[in-house]
Amino acid sequence: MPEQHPKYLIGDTWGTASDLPPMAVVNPATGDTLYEVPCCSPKHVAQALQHAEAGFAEWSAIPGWQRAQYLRRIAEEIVKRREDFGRAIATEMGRVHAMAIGEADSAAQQFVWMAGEAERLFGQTITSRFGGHLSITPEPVGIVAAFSPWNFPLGLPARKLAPALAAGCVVILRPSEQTPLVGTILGECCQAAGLPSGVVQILQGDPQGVSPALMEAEAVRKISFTGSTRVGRLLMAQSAQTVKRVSMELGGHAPLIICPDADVPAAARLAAKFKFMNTGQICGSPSRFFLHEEVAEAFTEVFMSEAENLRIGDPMASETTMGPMASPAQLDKLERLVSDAVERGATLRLGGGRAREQNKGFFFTPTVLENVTDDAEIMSEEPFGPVASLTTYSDLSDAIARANSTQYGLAAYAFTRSEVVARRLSAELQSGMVGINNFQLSHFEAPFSGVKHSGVGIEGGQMAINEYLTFKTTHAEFEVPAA
Ligand SMILES: NC(=O)c1ccc[n+]([C@@H]2O[C@H](COP(=O)([O-])OP(=O)(O)OC[C@H]3O[C@@H](n4cnc5c(N)ncnc54)[C@H](O)[C@@H]3O)[C@@H](O)[C@H]2O)c1
Repeated sequence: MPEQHPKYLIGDTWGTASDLPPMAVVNPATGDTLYEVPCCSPKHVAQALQHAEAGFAEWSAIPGWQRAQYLRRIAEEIVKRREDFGRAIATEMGRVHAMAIGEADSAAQQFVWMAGEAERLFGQTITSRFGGHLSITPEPVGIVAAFSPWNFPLGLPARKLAPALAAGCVVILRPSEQTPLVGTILGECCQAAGLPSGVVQILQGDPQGVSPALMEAEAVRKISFTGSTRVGRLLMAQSAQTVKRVSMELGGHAPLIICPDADVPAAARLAAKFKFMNTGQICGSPSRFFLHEEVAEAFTEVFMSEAENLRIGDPMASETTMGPMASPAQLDKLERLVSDAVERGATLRLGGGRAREQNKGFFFTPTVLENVTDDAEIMSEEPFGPVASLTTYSDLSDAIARANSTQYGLAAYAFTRSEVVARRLSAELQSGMVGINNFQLSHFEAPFSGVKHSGVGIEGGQMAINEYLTFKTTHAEFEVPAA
């Protein structure tokens, strides 16, 4: 396979030419430049919109059950290219290679699952209380602009593309500038599946080159964004100008509550696995640990020993269990948050800085902070890295109140053997998703969504297709009723 470079896709033509300068794409494990990504500009947006309008006319006229066949073919193409995806994900953003390959498999499953929804996309006919019948017809919202981040550079675009295509929408996807080759390969899979021209287009590079033009365009009827709350707010405000529909999957700062009756060693082992997975760069990663004071030391001991056993290094090496951070800016932020927590009274039990032996790449050591005070910045600002902030509680009501005290509400976790306590936690934690005795919240068959400042709308599961549909009501009678 020849070495691949990132490209953009407009209509059915791949390109690299641009009036804007390209951006360097850096391997976070080495700090070396891999290649450059072409930066698309408003000119490319204008061309893509023309193709999208033609693509929408064709794609939306294809019945749902036939669109489903295309979705299944996209899934097959993704599986065929799983090695390419695995390598591109590992080298562009630093995920451990075995996990990167797993991302390809689960992205394929998103398309298979949504193919079923496309097949079952029916309207309704109901009797009107005024006489005659009401027909309620699902219609695709139109052209979608989708912006996806680098932390799951295949899985997150798949969560947008699959329901949008199932609904009959067309998509202009802007992958992260840090992971443009993953976006390129995804576009190639869509093309290989035989999608008509203009149904999936890929615009690359600096968001400032394309985002303002897409946001201003009247023809774009829906925005789907995954990323920080800061950028999400901005896009929501911009969407208001042309009254676009929005789906926003934004930041998280998940609490983990360990109850005194929990299986503490098992909870600590599982918590370490999920905390340091993807180097902590997961929106649903547990980041604020509320440990009951009776079990805090036992939990911390096991958690620390798991963290100490992580093998940091080259994501392509089979022995590596934790790769680098995706960008150097993340390292600066983590150092700032750790030193602020220590200044405010926390004890640094493990790590706390750059991994010096790996100093060319963007490596940060697995870090455990104990007795973190509620006023520490890290308790309100999402770390998005391999830092666990541990604190204790004695009263469950207090722990729940502290868990709910941030602007975020994406994921929350708790470990208890009591069904009564589990029900209470599920009801009282302000969060779109709750994991009781587990951390696995990302299922293609169930909604993935946040409350409060963590987002708007649903990705995943049966409901996700509705984010890309409007429901038209027609009241038709065969005779004009008497006035
Ligand atoms: N809720 C979820 O499902 C979910 C999933 C993954 C990541 N996230 C969140 O994403 C954040 C991590 O990513 P980040 O720090 O790179 O976030 P970010 O918001 O800075 O960037 C995310 C993506 O948006 C792009 N972007 C930036 N400005 C834009 C603009 N004006 N228009 C369009 N796109 C723009 C970036 O290029 C990047 O690809 C964290 O807050 C994390 O919690 C949320």
